[in-house]
Amino acid sequence: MDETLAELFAVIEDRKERLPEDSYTASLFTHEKGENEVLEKLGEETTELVLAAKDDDREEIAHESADIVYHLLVLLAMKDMELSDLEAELEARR
Ligand SMILES: N=c1c2ncn([C@@H]3O[C@H](COP(=O)(O)OP(=O)(O)OP(=O)(O)O)[C@@H](O)[C@H]3O)c2ncn1[C@@H]1O[C@H](COP(=O)(O)O)[C@@H](O)[C@H]1O
Repeated sequence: MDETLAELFAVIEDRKERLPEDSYTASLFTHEKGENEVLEKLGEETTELVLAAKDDDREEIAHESADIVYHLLVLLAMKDMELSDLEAELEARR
């Protein structure tokens, strides 16, 4: 899991730096309202996750959780943060 997150974060940082035209991730960094879109997605997906949990829909729980993790990592990159900032916070709580 750690490796998957690290690889996904590296891809997001690559899109942020290179801004390829055909990339949804890159579009979030270039559009004026990209940050708003990320925040809205996080809100929507969290609601969808709550509904999926209420329904005991494990497939949907995994789907929405992945959407949230992706948009969360994009948000960290937008704020010039590193995955290690999240890891340090989690580590401090152990
Ligand atoms: N993990 C993701 C990822 N998760 C979600 N999304 C996109 O986020 C957008 C909005 O997600 P939504 O959940 O709202 O879309 P949806 O699936 O239609 O909606 P629901 O079914 O969830 O209601 C969609 O265009 C999804 O494709 C993602 N786009 C990219 N990635 C990763 O980012 C990498 C780089 O992708 P590019 O953006 O193409 O460069 C990819 O290889 C993936 O690993």
